[in-house]
Amino acid sequence: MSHVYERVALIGLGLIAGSMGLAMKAHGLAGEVVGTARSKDTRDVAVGLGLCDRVTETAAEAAKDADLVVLAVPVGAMGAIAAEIAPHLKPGATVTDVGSVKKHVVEAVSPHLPDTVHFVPGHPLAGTEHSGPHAGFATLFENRWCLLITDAGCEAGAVANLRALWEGMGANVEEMDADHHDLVLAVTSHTPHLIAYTMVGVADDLRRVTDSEVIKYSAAGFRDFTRIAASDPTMWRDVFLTNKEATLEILGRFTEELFALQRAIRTGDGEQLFDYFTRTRAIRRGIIEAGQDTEAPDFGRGTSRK
Ligand SMILES: NC(=O)C1=CN([C@@H]2O[C@H](COP(=O)(O)OP(=O)(O)OC[C@H]3O[C@@H](n4cnc5c(N)ncnc54)[C@H](O)[C@@H]3O)[C@@H](O)[C@H]2O)C=CC1
Ligand SMILES: O=C(O)C(=O)Cc1ccc(O)cc1
Repeated sequence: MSHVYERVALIGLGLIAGSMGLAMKAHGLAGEVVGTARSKDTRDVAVGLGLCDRVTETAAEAAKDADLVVLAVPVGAMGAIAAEIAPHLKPGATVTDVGSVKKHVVEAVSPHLPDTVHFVPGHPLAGTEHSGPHAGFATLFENRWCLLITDAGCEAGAVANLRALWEGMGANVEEMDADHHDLVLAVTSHTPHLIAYTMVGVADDLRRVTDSEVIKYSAAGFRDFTRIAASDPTMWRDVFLTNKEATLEILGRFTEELFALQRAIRTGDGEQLFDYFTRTRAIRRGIIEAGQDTEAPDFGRGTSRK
């Protein structure tokens, strides 16, 4: 495939940027991939693993002359990076990000960017509980969704190129607005992560009582929770701080349902429990029939619905 961009700058060299670098190289999507990270260790590892062709010490240097700049840092750090690179961006360049929350990123990044560049926020619904440059792999985005945040003001050519890049890395692309994105992700990703963090925390408290039996005899359900709850603390702290409204809305509904089930257990209402579990089983079957499930409980397998 011919290059979609001559020069791509990856700001932050962790799981997502690393996977993008490897995927762009594997599919010949970029002429040159320049990377940057705060620590020299990360930069050295990134070059050693071939995540990018070369690294720079600062984000400003990496962004200079880039046709596409990808912000791949925790959501809470996006605004500061945008402010740092803004004066160095090439006119006509596209800036995108991969953050898990979109409204906050739009609000934090847009005010810093000059009118001469295009900002098209993005979010690949693909990841793992691992982080850092060693975690990246070239096939991460294959058959996964990537959501682009577009509105009437977006330049069609800039959106088309970014779409081509994600499709070239194997993703299925859809466009939506930031508010809708944040609500959907609060249901499908953010609240489930919080529930997993809570369940593992509860089990850890119990472990002190039962002297390690929780870990020793942990069944598959709990193990799945521990995988999710091993996700990066900085990244997830930022997700909850910045997608506050939607997460609190979904958590409110969740606790109402939980109380209803708690009452059914206390009152011995087997019919209510049975009906509830029958309904949720049908949802799971629907996901599998739509081809959107893998053995691992990760979200966002992007099989085309067409
Ligand atoms: N991990 C996942 O499964 C997914 C993550 N995302 C989003 O992608 C973005 C990057 O996540 P990962 O690649 O998983 O993270 P990571 O932890 O693997 O890499 C993050 C990179 O950002 C750098 N960084 C951290 N704080 C910084 C700061 N204050 N200033 C400058 N650089 C900083 C780190 O040194 C590292 O190079 C996040 O916004 C996250 O919400 C999106 C989809 C999936
Ligand atoms: O590892 C998992 O199960 C995930 O849910 C990965 C993930 C984490 C954060 C995102 O914004 C998108 C995907």
